[in-house]
Amino acid sequence: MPSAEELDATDPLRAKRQQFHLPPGTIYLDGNSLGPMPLAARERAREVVEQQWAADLITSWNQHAWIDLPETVGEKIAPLLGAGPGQVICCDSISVNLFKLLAAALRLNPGRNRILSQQDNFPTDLYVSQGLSQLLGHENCELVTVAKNEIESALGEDIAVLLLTQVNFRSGYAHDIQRMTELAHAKGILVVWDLAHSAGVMPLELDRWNVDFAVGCGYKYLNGGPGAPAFLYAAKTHQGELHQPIAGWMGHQNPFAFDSEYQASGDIKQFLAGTPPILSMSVLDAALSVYSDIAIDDVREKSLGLADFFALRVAQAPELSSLKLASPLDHDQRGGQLAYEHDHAYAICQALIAEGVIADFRSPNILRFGFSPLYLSYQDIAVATARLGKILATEQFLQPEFNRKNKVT
Ligand SMILES: Cc1ncc(COP(=O)(O)O)c(C=O)c1O
Ligand SMILES: Nc1c(O)cccc1C(=O)C[C@H](N)C(=O)O
Repeated sequence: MPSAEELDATDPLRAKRQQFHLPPGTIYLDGNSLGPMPLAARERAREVVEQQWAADLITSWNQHAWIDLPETVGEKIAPLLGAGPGQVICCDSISVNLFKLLAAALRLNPGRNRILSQQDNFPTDLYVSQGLSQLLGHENCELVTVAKNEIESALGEDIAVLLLTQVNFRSGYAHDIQRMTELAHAKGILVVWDLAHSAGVMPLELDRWNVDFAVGCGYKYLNGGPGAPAFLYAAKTHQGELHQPIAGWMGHQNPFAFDSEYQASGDIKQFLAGTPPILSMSVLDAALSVYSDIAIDDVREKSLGLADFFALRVAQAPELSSLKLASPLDHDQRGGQLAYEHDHAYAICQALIAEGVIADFRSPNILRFGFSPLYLSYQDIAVATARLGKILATEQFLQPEFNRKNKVT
C-alpha cells in the first residue's frame, strides 16, 4: 500500500481543499451530515445580504434573478444526477418534497395503494409515508416496510411506489438504482429514490436508469450550509400528468397573474409551493461552483480510496480490533461513509471530537465516518486513525465528560 504522502501527491482533487474554510487543526469526517463552508458560500452570503437585500431591496427579484433561483440551482445540481434540463428543481426539504412526490406518484398509479420501503430507511421517509396514509386513508395509501434482502420479493402488483434511499444512513450500504428501478418497472411500480447520501459523492445517471422521481439534500455533500434547501427530480415523461398536493402560488403557471384558480405550471416548477428561501438558496448556488471543474468519477474514486485507506488502517491496528465494521467493503455496495459498531460508540465519538476529529454517532451503537473527498487528504485519514487508536488504547472515552448525551448527535 502506498503511503498517505504518496497518495496525496497523485490526488487530482488535492487543490480543491483551498476552496473551503476548515477550522485549523480539525479533520472533518462528517461532511455526509453537514458539509463544511466553501469560501464562495461566505462571499455570496455577504453579497446577498449586504448588496442584494440591503441595497437593492425588492428589485433583486428581477435584478439578481432571485425568482429563477429554484430552477438555476436545480440546473446546477442536474449534471451531478445525470439529469437532462428541466427535471430538477431546488425547493423545501427532503421531507416536504417526498410528501409532494409520493402523493403525486400514488395518483399516477391508480388501483394500487401501497408504498414499499425498507425497515431501516431514514425515518423521515417512513414518517412522511405514514402521515400521507393517515391523510388519504389506508385504502388509498398504505406503507409496507421490509428488510433489505426482502425488497425484491415484495415487488408485487399491489405496490404503487417503491421508496428507497440509495445509501443507507447508518450502514452506508448502496442499492443498485438501475437494477431496482428495472425490477420495479417490470411490475408496474413507480420509483422514488432518496439521494441524501449520494448526491455529490456518487456518480448518478437518473435519466439513463429511467428513474421516475428522486429527492436529495443540499447540506451534506453539496456543502450548501445548515438547513440548505433540498432538490427534487421528476422525469420529463411524467411532468404533464402530475398533481402534487401543495398547490402554492409559486407552482402556478403564472404566479403574478394572481388568479383565484390554481393552474399548475406544466413543467418542473409545478413542484414549487411558496417563496424560495433566497439567502440559503443563494449560498447553495455558490457552494455548487466547487463542482464546476471536476469529474464526479474522480470524486467517487477518491472517496472510495480514502475509505479503503481508513478501513485498512483500522483492520491493521490491534488497539482498534474492538471496532466492528458495519459497512460493506465491496465498492459496488457502498456509498461515501463507513460505519463501525462499538458499545461505547457515542463516547468514542465525543473523545474523537475533543481530539479534533469530527465524526458522528448514530443510535444505538454506530460510529460513522464520512469521506467527502473535496477537502480531505490521505494524511488526514492517517492522523484520524492514529487518534482513534490512542483513544481506544487509553480508554480515554470512559471519562464522564464524553458520556454526557447531547440533544443533537
Ligand atoms: C436519507 C435521508 N433522508 C432525508 C433526510 C432528512 O431530510 P430533510 O431534513 O431535508 O427533510 C436525511 C437527513 O437528514 C437523510 O439522511
Ligand atoms: N439534518 C440534520 C440536522 O438538522 C441535525 C443533525 C443532523 C442532520 C442530518 O442530516 C442527519 C443525517 N441525515 C443522517 O444521516 O444522520
